[in-house]
Amino acid sequence: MFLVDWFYGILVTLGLWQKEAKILFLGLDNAGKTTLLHMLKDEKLVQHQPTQFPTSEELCIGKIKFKAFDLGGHQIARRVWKDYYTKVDAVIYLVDSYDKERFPEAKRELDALLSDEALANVPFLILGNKIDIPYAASEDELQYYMGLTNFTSGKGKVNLDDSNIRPLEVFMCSIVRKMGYGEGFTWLSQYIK
Ligand SMILES: Nc1nc2c(ncn2[C@@H]2O[C@H](COP(=O)(O)OP(=O)(O)OP(=O)(O)O)[C@@H](O)[C@H]2O)c(=O)[nH]1
Ligand SMILES: [Mg+2]
Repeated sequence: MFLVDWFYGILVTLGLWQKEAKILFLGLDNAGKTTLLHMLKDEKLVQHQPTQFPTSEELCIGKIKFKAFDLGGHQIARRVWKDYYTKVDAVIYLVDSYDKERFPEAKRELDALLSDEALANVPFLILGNKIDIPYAASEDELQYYMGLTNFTSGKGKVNLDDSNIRPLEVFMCSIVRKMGYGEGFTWLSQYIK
């Protein structure tokens, strides 16, 4: 089964097919944003050059727009996506779970996003990518280093009426092995109204 079919399937099942939604892919450079976008697009795994300029890429499935921006030192990109995300429905934040040296940087960027008023209450799916690499961080470790240990909202279905809670969860994945992010998307899709 193709991921794209599977992904369409999720969207249809959840009644999201005709919904207009903007989903942002954010994360430091090298986290895997471009790889994931292309995987969703045509289930192709290709080796990507680091994304240069422009610092954003877009993919549309149905009426849902996926847009990726690179964080981490890219001041221009930051300005661009700040303009863009005035009406964002969800954020997918990718972290390279093998690159532990950059966890503090990844945390700083994530904290900035989480405390940004423009993104208040926007659901966050945090993907700990590259778990196929030996010694990549575990989910517990990633949650700890990202400062999320007591801030995740739960992987089960949460009552959407309880609007004081920002949906936020961590899912570990390997994009190259096509593992883990499906569960993440399924979790996230319940929060896209
Ligand atoms: N081992 C492993 N490598 C991965 C995985 N996902 C992506 N990569 C590799 O990580 C590198 C960076 O991936 P990109 O998709 O280019 O990352 P990006 O977030 O778009 O990075 P920039 O465009 O530089 O901001 C590439 O060499 C990918 O092949 C994964 O699940 N496992
Ligand atoms: Mg890229």
